[in-house]
Amino acid sequence: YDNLQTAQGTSLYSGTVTIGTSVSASKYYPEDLTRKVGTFTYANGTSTVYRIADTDDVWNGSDQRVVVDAHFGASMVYDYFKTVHGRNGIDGAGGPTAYAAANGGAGLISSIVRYSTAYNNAFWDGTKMTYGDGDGSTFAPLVSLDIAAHEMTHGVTQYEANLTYQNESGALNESWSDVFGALVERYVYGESTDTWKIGEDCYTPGTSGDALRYMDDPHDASNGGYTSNDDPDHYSERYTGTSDNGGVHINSGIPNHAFYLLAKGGTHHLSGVAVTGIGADDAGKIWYKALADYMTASTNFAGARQATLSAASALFGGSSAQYTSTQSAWCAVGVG
Ligand SMILES: CCC(=O)Oc1c(C)cccc1C(=O)O
Ligand SMILES: [Ca+2]
Ligand SMILES: [Zn+2]
Repeated sequence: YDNLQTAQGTSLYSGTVTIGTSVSASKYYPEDLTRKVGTFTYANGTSTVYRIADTDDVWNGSDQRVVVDAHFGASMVYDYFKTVHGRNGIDGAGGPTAYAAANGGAGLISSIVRYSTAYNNAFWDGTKMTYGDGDGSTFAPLVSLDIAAHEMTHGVTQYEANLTYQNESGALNESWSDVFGALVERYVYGESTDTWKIGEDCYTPGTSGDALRYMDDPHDASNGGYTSNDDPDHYSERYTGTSDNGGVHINSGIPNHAFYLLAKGGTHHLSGVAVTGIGADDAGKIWYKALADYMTASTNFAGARQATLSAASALFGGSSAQYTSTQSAWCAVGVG
């Protein structure tokens, strides 16, 4: 989580807050009443959630860093969707905030850290983001910025297309979360090769340079290819089994790579189809509009192609470079 040092020691929120029925002495809480994001924690390994207070507003305790990271992540994700897409929060109306309100906090979009014990996972549970600390080998705490954005985008998807979390619609659900994970990281830190890696800041802390997934190279050929990280980047290679809800974290490589080619351009190593990049900003606009205006729960890969073409046409015109490159990006990965 050292990629979030900038948030360390800065005032996250200060002042006197009402806790439950009594007003507390002035303390500092990771609760941002402007963005309406707040961060809470489980007591180590228990199921008791509580608010985290600090007396001097310098959040540098070893058990405070995951709080800072999760809170910073949620704040940046809020800013990205508001500033870039004009979306207010996860549900579009500054929420959902019911969880915090029911747990003694003000109405806030909540992140919970320190879930379970050595938990190598992070998830959106329908009302809030939740992060494990990782086991220290496969994962460090899973509060890196692209993972926070991935999880919060599951929330955005739920309020928009609500893509069913299995088979092709589930792989689209996963892919849209990876795409906005990448775009939020790019928004905050600028574009780099890390933009297209997912989870690189917390995956295998003992190994540098690797990641959970790779949008630029789902096959992860960079380390000899066909490893445990080997995901397809062409429709002809799609997984058709039943594990992982029908391969939602596997087949996501196909639309992920389509987005990467649309943004950055390139020639697909298998189909040989060349794509002229349009830049990640326009590609992100097309992907957001497709999710919000054209995709539904049962949308499959062919439907996602059509949705992104409709979005590209509405945004840039049916004979625009953006539309043409959207066509070739899906053609490159064997869809449509
Ligand atoms: C990039 C974030 C991610 O994939 O989180 C998950 C992990 C680490 C395990 C299982 C599911 C997820 C998920 O959010 O899909
Ligand atoms: Ca990344
Ligand atoms: Zn996910």
